[in-house]
Amino acid sequence: MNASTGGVAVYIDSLCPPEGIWIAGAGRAASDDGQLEVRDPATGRLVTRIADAGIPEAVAAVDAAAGALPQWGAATPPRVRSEVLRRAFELMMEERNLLAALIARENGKATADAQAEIAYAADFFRWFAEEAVRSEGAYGESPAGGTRTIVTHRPVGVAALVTPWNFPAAMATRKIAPALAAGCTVVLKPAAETPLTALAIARLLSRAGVPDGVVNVLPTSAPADVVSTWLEDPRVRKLSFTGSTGVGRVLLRQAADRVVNTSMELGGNAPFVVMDDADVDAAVQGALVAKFRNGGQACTAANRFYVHASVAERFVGRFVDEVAGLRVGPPEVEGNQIGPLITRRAVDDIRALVDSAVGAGARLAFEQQLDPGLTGYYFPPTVLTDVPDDADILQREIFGPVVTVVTWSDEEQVLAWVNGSEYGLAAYVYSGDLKRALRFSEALDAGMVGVNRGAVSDPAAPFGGMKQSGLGREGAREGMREFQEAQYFSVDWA
Ligand SMILES: NC(=O)c1ccc[n+]([C@@H]2O[C@H](COP(=O)([O-])OP(=O)(O)OC[C@H]3O[C@@H](n4cnc5c(N)ncnc54)[C@H](O)[C@@H]3O)[C@@H](O)[C@H]2O)c1
Ligand SMILES: O=C[C@H](O)CS(=O)(=O)O
Repeated sequence: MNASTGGVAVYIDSLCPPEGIWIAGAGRAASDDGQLEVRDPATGRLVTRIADAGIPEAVAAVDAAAGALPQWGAATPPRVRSEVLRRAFELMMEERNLLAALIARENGKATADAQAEIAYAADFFRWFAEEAVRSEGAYGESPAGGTRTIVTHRPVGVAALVTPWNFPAAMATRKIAPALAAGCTVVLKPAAETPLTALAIARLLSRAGVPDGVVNVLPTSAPADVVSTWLEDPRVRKLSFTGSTGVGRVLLRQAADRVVNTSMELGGNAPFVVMDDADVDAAVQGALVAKFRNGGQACTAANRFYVHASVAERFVGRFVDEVAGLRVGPPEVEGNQIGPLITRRAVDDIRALVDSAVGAGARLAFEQQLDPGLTGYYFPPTVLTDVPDDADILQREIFGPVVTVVTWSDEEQVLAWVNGSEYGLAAYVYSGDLKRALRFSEALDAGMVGVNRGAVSDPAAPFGGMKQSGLGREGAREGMREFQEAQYFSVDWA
């Protein structure tokens, strides 16, 4: 690995395999010697160059995963898989500070956010260490009698995992942990912007006792080549994808050719509803978490704030005060809460979205003045009010630190606005009346609803979306089922 940003080389070298591509428990170079550049979004500077995988490496990774499958899947007792995952949890927590520094460097998120991500990511190893030994089946008498039915769940096989850049550790462990718990082996393609964290996790898993070939990681600048090679390979039986709805649609079409089992964690456009009887201070605190975690670059990020007219002035006033106090700057500076966006293009896209909303009649209630010395891909925390309910910004994922506020007074109307989105991932509802909040929440087209809370992510809960936000669930008991297939035996009992 060719690290070029001062002291960062020390922890990259200590955490990541030296060459970059990780196959069968060893780092290797690309067959064409191709290199992928990793850049620091806080400065735009080069962090390092690593091997850039292509089709030969995609095939070699499946060779390794398919070779390791019989031993890991059928011949390793669940208790052993469980203990390896538990050890991975412990190692990840031991390495927490270094791993967080690595995430902050390649992703740009504030160090506190990066540390929270490592704790969350490690928790998937702990949770699925516990689930690995609880793969229950069923035994029953057939309704007509004369037969007994035995149901078991077996590993689906080699799984292709594709992850985004916004949570480079947690999105990887949320897939690797259940896959390994179920007895699958994996080939993982991290986002090109943030490959180092996934490589560090692969190396850590090896230290935890994961046998060679069980986890293989391929950073690449040619995602379509690598992933379609996997989807065309009959040895690959599963695709678990996290990313945008647009790319998800493309991969669903490709997966259809061989009827590959798919799990899709796609985009979101979360509404945040504040009712007239809400505790406004609590709602403001929840809104800060729901909107600004990871600088707004989360699939669960609140995009659309629907605030009852009777509390709108109070809510907006207090929220703007809090937003004005957010500290934006380099992730490694203690106390900074918002880092840069991932790329210059993201900054330009969000600026265009804000300008178009203002052009459509929204009011720019607040925009933070950034330190002119910041050289990376920063976007100022911004609050827009009086946003017309048909504005483009309410229909798209913002994926940045921009708040849009719409006021309402009719519950039926706000429900229609909230559900009038192609997405259905997360939603947030604040009300002083729990029964009312739950009744309203049950009517929402959202896989996850935070009730008087600004966060929904929890390894023990089924994470996932309705409508075009995805298919399947991660975390919880359901997360392991995504990597298993039911098989039943019909036994003659006459
Ligand atoms: N629902 C969830 O759990 C969840 C979690 C995190 C992020 N996301 C979503 O992810 C998006 C942001 O991440 P992103 O910009 O990395 O998304 P993206 O869809 O651009 O990329 C996701 C992954 O797919 C790969 N990819 C891109 N084009 C591909 C192709 N043609 N074939 C195969 N692979 C391809 C990328 O390299 C990356 O690894 C947002 O929409 C966000 O909501 C969803
Ligand atoms: O980007 C969305 C992810 O799923 C992250 S989290 O689960 O909300 O932390």
